[in-house]
Amino acid sequence: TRSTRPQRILKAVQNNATRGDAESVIAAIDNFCRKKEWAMNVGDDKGPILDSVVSEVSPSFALELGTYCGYSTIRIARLLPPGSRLLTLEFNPDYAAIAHQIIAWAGLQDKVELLEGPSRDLIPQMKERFGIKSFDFVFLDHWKEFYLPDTKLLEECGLLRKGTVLLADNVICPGTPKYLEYVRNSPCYESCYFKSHLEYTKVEDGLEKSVFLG
Ligand SMILES: Cc1ncnc2c1ncn2[C@@H]1O[C@H](/C=C/CNC(=O)c2cc(-c3ccc(F)cc3)cc(O)c2O)[C@@H](O)[C@H]1O
Ligand SMILES: [Mg+2]
Repeated sequence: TRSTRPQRILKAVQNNATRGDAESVIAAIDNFCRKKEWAMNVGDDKGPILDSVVSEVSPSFALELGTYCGYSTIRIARLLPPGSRLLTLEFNPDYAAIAHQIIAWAGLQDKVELLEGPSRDLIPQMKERFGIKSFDFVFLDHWKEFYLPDTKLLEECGLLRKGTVLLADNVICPGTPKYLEYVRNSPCYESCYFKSHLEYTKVEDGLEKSVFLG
């Protein structure tokens, strides 16, 4: 049977990237998605914005909602200081299986914990089961209608602290209007928009950075 797009992305990594070299894995995925087959990675236009926010926060505990093939997982993990942890949540087992292999190819498996399951089930387990006190950084890139409910869930579970940075992908395209309205109007957040482009296209998209004020 025909391969899946994530399987073709993994093959592009195995054929073009050097094991243990995260930069070469990022480049291999970007080249494949720009030249061969579009895929919903944060990409090489929004990616440097993600990098700059991660570097600025330098999180000890980071959370990613929506692993997909692990592209942004690698972008984040490669910048983390030693001893810090990135938890990434993915409910599609086929995507998770591919992401595990791509993260391992980049040599970043020791910094990343890929948790299989829906975010609404895993977020309430973070303190007890995963020993998380609070997150310093959260990257939202899963189904867009879950951005707002999962942000409220993180608040309710006491997983955000004064200064936690939320960074949301796709706030223009496909768009996350309910989430944007919330973080831009809530007195508990200080928000700003980083204008960019939808991955591998000229279409406008951007990232919204929101600091939790506690
Ligand atoms: C509650 C829950 N729990 C756990 N995992 C969850 C989860 N909800 C989803 N997931 C997982 O996360 C990824 C889903 C990502 C959704 N991303 C997008 O839909 C997306 C779409 C575009 C796009 C833009 C213009 C177009 F014309 C077409 C598509 C661009 C993007 O950057 C996107 O991120 C995927 O791996 C899914 O299994
Ligand atoms: Mg996205």
